[in-house]
Amino acid sequence: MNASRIMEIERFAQALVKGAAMQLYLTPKPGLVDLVDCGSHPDLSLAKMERSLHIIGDYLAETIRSLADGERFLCQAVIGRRAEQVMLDELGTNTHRGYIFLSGLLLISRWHAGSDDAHRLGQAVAALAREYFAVSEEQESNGHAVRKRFGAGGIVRESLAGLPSLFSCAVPAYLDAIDRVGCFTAASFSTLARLMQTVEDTTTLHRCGTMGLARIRRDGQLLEQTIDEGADFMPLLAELNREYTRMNLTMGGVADMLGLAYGYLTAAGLLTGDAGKSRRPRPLSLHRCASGT
Ligand SMILES: CC(C)(COP(=O)(O)OP(=O)(O)OC[C@H]1O[C@@H](n2cnc3c(N)ncnc32)[C@H](O[C@H]2O[C@H](COP(=O)(O)OP(=O)(O)OP(=O)(O)O)[C@@H](O)[C@H]2O)[C@@H]1O)[C@@H](O)C(=O)NCCC(=O)NCCS
Ligand SMILES: Nc1ncnc2[nH]cnc12
Repeated sequence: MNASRIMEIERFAQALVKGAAMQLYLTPKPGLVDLVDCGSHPDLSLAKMERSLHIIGDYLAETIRSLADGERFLCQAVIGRRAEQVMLDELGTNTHRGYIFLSGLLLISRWHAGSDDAHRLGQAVAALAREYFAVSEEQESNGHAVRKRFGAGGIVRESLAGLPSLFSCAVPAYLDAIDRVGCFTAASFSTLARLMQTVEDTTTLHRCGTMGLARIRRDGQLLEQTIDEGADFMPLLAELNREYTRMNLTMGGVADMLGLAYGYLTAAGLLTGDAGKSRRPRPLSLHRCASGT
């Protein structure tokens, strides 16, 4: 097996774990676990989420071994299910179920695509997701219930469409913001704001229905506008966190997509913005970002 190919995919996996950590430590995030509190998740804590990051690291390493051994995709899907079970057994709760699925799918796609090109990665993700959902039976889950009740797409539609919230929304939003404001924190919250307006988050729908989703979209718009005006956006974030916690409102899917964006940007060498000017990924045309980036 080509050693440089293995090193390349290991570097990609490390970036995905780092992406989840960067998302976790971004503070304050409304309704989500961060450095200050656990938002609307009394079953979670920073320590638990950090242990969960190790589970993700071990899971991605096992997936790489399977890829390097030339095993079939279904073997990697089994490894993903096992990681979900390890998370539940060791932590007693759902810390990163979505991220286990999304990061695994992106890693396997990166292996097959052989490049960081957004278009090729998106297509590879969509093809793998089609293969995965063609044979896997819908489990009883919050996402399943919400898809049935509201006709929502959630993680299933997101992955079948090749991760448009990543490639057509979060990545361009981050790169535009870092160009304009040159500040990692403002660019990060700008990306979060854009994802809040775009992701059809089944965790939000499960907790607070369509009103909850509408609320998050509105708040995402307000946050983006506040950042664009150059105003101090920290008081708004703190206030939203208080309100979401009171309402039991959350956005676990948005959190996962932000982590994935940090991971991809890190792996592609685009996180600082400057290096990225000549290497901007071509956005997927599969579906457009809500705010029309
Ligand atoms: C296909 C599966 C991932 C199952 O998906 P399904 O939607 O049926 O099941 P859920 O349990 O609802 O998990 C989906 C998680 O995906 C995240 N998510 C939601 N909406 C989106 C979206 N639009 N785009 C992307 N991602 C999305 C979200 O994960 C985050 O939130 C989690 C906390 O959520 P939840 O459990 O609802 O909240 P709790 O507070 O725990 O619940 P309550 O207390 O309110 O009851 C957190 O984990 C974040 O990660 C959704 O939770 C999967 O089952 C599957 O097939 N996996 C195995 C195979 C695998 O992973 N293979 C690897 C690659 S092949
Ligand atoms: N920061 C976070 N808070 C709550 N749920 C999450 N799922 C993934 N990241 C999360």
